[in-house]
Amino acid sequence: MKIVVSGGGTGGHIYPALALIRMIKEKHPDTSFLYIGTEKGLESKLVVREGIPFQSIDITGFRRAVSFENVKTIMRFLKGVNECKKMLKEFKPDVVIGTGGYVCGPVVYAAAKMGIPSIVHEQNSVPGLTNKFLSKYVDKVAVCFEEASAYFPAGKTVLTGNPRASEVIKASGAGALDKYGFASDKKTVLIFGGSRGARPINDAVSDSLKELADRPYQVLYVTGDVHYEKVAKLLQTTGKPDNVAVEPFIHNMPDVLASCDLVVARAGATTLAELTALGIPSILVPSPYVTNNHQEKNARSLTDQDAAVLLLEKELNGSTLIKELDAVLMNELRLIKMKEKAKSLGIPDAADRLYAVMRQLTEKGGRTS
Ligand SMILES: CC(=O)N[C@H]1[C@@H](OP(=O)(O)OP(=O)(O)OC[C@H]2O[C@@H](n3ccc(=O)[nH]c3=O)[C@H](O)[C@@H]2O)O[C@H](CO)[C@@H](O)[C@@H]1O
Repeated sequence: MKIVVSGGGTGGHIYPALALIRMIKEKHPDTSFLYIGTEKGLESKLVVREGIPFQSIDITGFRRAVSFENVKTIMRFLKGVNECKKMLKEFKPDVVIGTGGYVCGPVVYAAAKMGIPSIVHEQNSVPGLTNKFLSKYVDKVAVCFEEASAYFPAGKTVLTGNPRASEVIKASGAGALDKYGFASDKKTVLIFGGSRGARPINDAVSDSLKELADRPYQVLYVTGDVHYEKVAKLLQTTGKPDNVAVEPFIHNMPDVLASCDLVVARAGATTLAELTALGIPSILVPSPYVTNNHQEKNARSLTDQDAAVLLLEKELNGSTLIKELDAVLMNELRLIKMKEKAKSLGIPDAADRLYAVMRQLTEKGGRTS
């Protein structure tokens, strides 16, 4: 099978695409791929590093407010569609999939217009602008939360989950925390703020350091690359408790997650797919700065089921953080129940499910609607 993949902007759109490609390469080695992204986006680095053939188009996103920039965006979109049609004619894919971000717009639209089977993958419980637009033209919309189906044409959606879930469940976690000098008989909480870190979470952790020092649990605290220096400086003056380890970024996240008892994080969709696949209890602090407040809605699909605790950013500070950490980590029964609930919401075979949708479309010889 020949597959065109497109997705860009933040890690949250790219990591699921990469996880899907890795799984297909492993299980169906005769598949060939072309990834279409933008040169400026993170995807140009990540995709090329994986040795996946990559081509780029020049495109920008729409602004929600009326603006002259939007006229330029439409011009770029139309130019992008033409460029994509040429790329698709040359590569001749059996199926095209977009995993979100505005770069998918021209790629998936061009495919649909050429009659090539096409899919969009929506990670969040509330879809972004591009996927909503594309859903009118594609054959299938793969979703990760049942709630997202309501925003798309009836009959097109299929619940597949996020392919990152299939990747993290392979992690054993063995030895992942060794370098932090943690005690093996104590619970460990991992605190991080999405792929880039989050200042409000960092501020709350800084506020709680003194109290954390007395706790019967230990903390792996990830600041985010851009915030690390500031936090490190602060720790030089305040001192760092022995039961707290600080990192700018975690590169082996699946193994680290698999070794932790609790996670405090933003409610990005890919993070949630990882937590539920592994069955990890969490305290979620949704970012209020995202489109349609989608992170809070993502979070609620876990917190409504008692798989996680919701801590709104406006209520987050050093003492509320400590209070919630104590309430979960010092209550073994609650921890076990949250673990079971989280696991029951996970879709560990997401990559297989998504591949099955692709196969179905290609076997039918193309369009289903
Ligand atoms: C601010 C913003 O717009 N965020 C969006 C973005 O989130 P963002 O890009 O932060 O993506 P997610 O939270 O979905 O995923 C973060 C990914 O980074 C990994 N990670 C994180 C920290 C670290 O040190 N190491 C590491 O590997 C996590 O394990 C996870 O795989 O895309 C998501 C998916 O569309 C959306 O739900 C989020 O709302």
